[in-house]
Amino acid sequence: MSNAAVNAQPITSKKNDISFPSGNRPVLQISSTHDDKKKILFVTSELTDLVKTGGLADVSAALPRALSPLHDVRVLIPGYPQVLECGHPIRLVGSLGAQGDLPACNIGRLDLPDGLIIYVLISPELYERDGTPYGDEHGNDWPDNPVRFARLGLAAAEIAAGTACIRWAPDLVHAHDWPAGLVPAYMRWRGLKTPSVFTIHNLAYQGLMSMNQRRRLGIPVEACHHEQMEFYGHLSLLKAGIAYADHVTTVSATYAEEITTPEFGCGMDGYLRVKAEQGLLSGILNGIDESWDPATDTHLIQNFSMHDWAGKAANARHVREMFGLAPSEGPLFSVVSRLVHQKGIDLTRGVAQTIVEAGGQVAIIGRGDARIEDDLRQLAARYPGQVGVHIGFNETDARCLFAGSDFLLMPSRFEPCGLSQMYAQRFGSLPVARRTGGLADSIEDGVTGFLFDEANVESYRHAVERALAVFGRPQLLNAMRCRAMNSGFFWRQSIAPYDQLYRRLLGDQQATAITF
Ligand SMILES: Nc1ncnc2c1ncn2[C@@H]1O[C@H](COP(=O)(O)OP(=O)(O)O[C@H]2O[C@H](CO)[C@@H](O)[C@H](O)[C@H]2O)[C@@H](O)[C@H]1O
Repeated sequence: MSNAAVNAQPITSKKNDISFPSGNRPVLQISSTHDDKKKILFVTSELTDLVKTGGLADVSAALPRALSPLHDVRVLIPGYPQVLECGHPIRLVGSLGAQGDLPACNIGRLDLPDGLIIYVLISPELYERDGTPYGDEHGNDWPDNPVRFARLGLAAAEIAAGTACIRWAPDLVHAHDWPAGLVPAYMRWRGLKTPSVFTIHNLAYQGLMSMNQRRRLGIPVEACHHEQMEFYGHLSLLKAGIAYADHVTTVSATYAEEITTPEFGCGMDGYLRVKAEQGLLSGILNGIDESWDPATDTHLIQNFSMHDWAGKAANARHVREMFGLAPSEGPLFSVVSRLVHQKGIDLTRGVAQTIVEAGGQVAIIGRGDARIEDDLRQLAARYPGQVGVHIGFNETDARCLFAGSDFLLMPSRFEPCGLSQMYAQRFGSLPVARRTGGLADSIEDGVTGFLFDEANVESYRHAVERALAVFGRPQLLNAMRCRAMNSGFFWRQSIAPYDQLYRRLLGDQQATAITF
């Protein structure tokens, strides 16, 4: 394996300008940083600052920052065009040789303005193409995803082993979701002692690939067993993460329990049950970052705070204009969502009539499955001026929707944590949501939102009717808004469990028992 040593040298972030200086010796500092900070490497396929398809990006961006007072957390991400062309300089700091079918690649370092350090895995042939991190603009997965994400996993293991010449090696590696599932696996197969944590953000995306990929990715034959990463005749990157990490977390306590049952376990419930019985699976609720403050958010048409309902109404007027809705004093419901089966958008179509007949309106923003997008366009056509749909996504419009709406509709069939309901509460929009996963853990029924039990229109409609009734009682509505805005699911409340987990895995005597 080539370990060409490099000296950190500024270069531009434009694709074709990346040069790779060589000829210097690597200087690896394995020792711990000052104080009691541990060096933690996050491995992820999305980061809100650079590239985002959903909630994973938000967590990947917010959690390292929230942990930064306690630990030196850095992030490894593939060098997609959105990363390379983000406008911040990237310095080449390391290189990795080819291994089997995994090509040689470089490692760049990108320092975000607030100091978050990102290592960028640079491989034009694997990552520099138009589309999402996972596929083309038509939603087709890239056929070489096994190689793309195996390369990411192996790169992380090489960084952990100190063989990537980047002058930094983590004490612990924290890998996120199936794209980083091979991180703990390669670490184990290489005999590394560095502990690893694997977080499941969504068990439904399992990173399945054919058994034929085994050799080219350097996967040992003994790993192709149902106690490791074999899953019904395939290899699963997600299962690899679960199998080989020293500890597995997911993003809420309720989802951690749910995934050990056949209803939510996506075929892995038995395997996860064993992990849970061994004390190797736990749930830590996500948080939101401090930028979610309606009093200061610059995306909003007008800032507001508790009791300043006129400020909130100004955002509602703006949303109505943006979505082509008729001026109205009635309740405004919003949907801010990836448009996939999980999110129960079909159920929302089923309650639209109830909302419109009660004088309510619905504004929907999101993108995803083409069929769901078409269904929503039809819904808007059926209720002109009452239902507005924007297929697409941008942060400003999403924040205005949270700020302008009275209620957020989130009838998810399952929801590992969910962030939209936390954002909505912070902006005084009461979630109407299914009692599942993180929704159950972050919404107090009748206090900060409305929960329903069954994933069907009838159960959902009943919750919508309760919301409509509260809208008719302004005092109660405003009291609920205040409670929701005060819920405060900030990351600072979630970092203690991560800190305890890291320290326990690192054998820190001071780590207290994990209490989540
Ligand atoms: N079409 C779109 N394109 C881009 N961004 C969009 C979008 N639609 C919504 N978003 C944004 O993505 C985030 C949505 O995050 P969620 O946690 O609600 O769901 P998601 O299913 O993506 O995340 C998964 O991972 C997170 C993080 O752990 C878990 O909370 C969640 O339950 C799990 O399903 C919000 O910031 C929202 O504004």
